Amino acid sequence: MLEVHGLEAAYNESQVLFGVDLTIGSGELVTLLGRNGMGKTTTVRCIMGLLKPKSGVINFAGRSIAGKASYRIARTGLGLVPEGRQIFPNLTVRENLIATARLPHSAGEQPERPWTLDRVMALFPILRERSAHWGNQLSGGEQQMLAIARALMTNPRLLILDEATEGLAPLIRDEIWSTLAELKAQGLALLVIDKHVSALADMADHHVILERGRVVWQGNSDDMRRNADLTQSYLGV
Ligand SMILES: Nc1ncnc2c1ncn2[C@@H]1O[C@H](COP(=O)(O)OP(=O)(O)OP(=O)(O)O)[C@@H](O)[C@H]1O
Repeated sequence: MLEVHGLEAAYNESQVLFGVDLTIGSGELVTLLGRNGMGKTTTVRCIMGLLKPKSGVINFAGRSIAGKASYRIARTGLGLVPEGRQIFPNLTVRENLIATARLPHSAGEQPERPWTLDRVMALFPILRERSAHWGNQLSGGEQQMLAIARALMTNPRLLILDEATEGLAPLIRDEIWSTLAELKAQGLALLVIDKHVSALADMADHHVILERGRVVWQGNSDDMRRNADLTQSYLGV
């Protein structure tokens, strides 16, 4: 579904990605791991068209999306829950959700059940309760749920979450994890960047570890659990 090969990227003269490879199959949950500043967000920005790659291949659903405008990439069925949530503070919950709503991509596979206001509110009942509240009146956890719900309203085929549980209390974090597991069970492909590796290990199909803009390890959860050194050296956990 998503194939990234030999991705290189730079901010002005400073190169930060040096040939990143990453593959996500249909309905898979893949994690992108690594300590701060290793290039995870930059990889996501290249995939989403927010930063033009220096070189490399990015194919989604069989088509090249490398260097395309972000709105066109979003239309192919890629949804992003960005770092820091970035919900609209001066819109209500309901308005935040409507602002990004988009019907499924006409040329692509049509999901059997598109995401609607009702369906995202059934997934996160708290958003129904808060639907008339302003974005900035929500707690951190509620804002995060809104950010996920808003991305779902674009009816993506692959959802990318960049640090979606950062700063959240453990109980809320668990709620987010079970929502992601439910989305995966419904067939959505997910690329998840997060520091809570052990929670992710239970549901991820594959992990990719970045170190200074290079993939230093890839494998499944069993391989990762067998390599305690790995998480120690590259993730510092
Ligand atoms: N806008 C920018 N301009 C210049 N350098 C940047 C910019 N954004 C990130 N960098 C640098 O690029 C490198 C990779 O950063 P990136 O944000 O991709 O890392 P990350 O793995 O997502 O870490 P974090 O968890 O801290 O976001 C870092 O050295 C960072 O300082």
